[in-house]
Amino acid sequence: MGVEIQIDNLSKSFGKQLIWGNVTLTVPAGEVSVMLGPSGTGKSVLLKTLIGLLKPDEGSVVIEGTDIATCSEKDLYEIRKLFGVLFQDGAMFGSMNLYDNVAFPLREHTKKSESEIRDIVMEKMDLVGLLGAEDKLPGEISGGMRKRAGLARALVLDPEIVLFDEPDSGLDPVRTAFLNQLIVDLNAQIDATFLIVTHDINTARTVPDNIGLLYHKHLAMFGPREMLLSSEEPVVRQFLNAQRVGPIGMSEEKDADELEAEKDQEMPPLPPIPMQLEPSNGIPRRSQRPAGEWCREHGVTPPPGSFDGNMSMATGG
Ligand SMILES: Nc1ncnc2c1ncn2[C@@H]1O[C@H](COP(=O)(O)OP(=O)(O)OP(=O)(O)O)[C@@H](O)[C@H]1O
Repeated sequence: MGVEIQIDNLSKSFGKQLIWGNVTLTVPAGEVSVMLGPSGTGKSVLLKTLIGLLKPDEGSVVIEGTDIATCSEKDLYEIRKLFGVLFQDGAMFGSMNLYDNVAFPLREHTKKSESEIRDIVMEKMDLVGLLGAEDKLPGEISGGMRKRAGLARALVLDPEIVLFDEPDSGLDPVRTAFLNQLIVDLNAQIDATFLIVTHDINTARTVPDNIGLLYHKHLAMFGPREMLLSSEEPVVRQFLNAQRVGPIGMSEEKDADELEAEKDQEMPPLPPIPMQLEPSNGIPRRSQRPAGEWCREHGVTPPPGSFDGNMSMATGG
């Protein structure tokens, strides 16, 4: 069913450099959440902090009652078993074939027999569409296949939480669309909590239940997809619509002169909110909310043309 991650007042610095401070959010159990932010705002640092690879300076990360910021190494080891992580490049061992790569966590962390391992590896390879490619070496396959192999490996211990660090980096738009569909289908099947760091605005607009935005050393906003896609907050609006006009400049914040120069420029109207990507079998995910529900419940009028199922670009279909 997935477990929630309660992040409270989290801060992280390296030396004197504050990466982010006062980050508070709950990543809801079983839902798909995306974390966005300009380059260097500490999205990867956040993921590493959530699995205890980095210690925060302040604050807590509570998972099933354990604060991983302060718990013992032994408790951390147990909590980590709840996680599956898809690293940016798939993080495959180059000298092992895909089968052995995917089997690796099972051989390391369980006492399962080789025949049990075989059943699990083949099930996960099937889940990510890689049956038949078990004997290939990571260097012999495309980037998209490597990501899927990394995903199969992230899934072998049946995680309650899956972290994706830029799953779409280096993929062309078609492969990104396939991977996004796979992520949605997987969430429907395994019901785990998904947290995805991405730069891809189309992914952020169509895949998740929730969106967060890290900007200028803090969490600018985190909430349901429709809340952020209908938000007039300048940073959120600029980032989610990939616009130049707004507070975010080439190197983080614009200075006063730059902001003054564009003060009379109108922000373009908010684009329509696209339909959320559905599982390919057409059966809604457990955590999926009906289109427009958040807007209706909060008295927000979505931009004209929102939730039009025919917008093929926006749905990635
Ligand atoms: N172990 C470390 N020691 C010192 N500084 C670090 C360390 N890890 C990350 N940083 C710094 O933290 C900042 C945030 O890095 P991070 O990789 O999390 O950014 P990001 O938002 O994921 O960026 P991108 O979108 O470009 O991948 C960077 O300035 C980076 O140099």
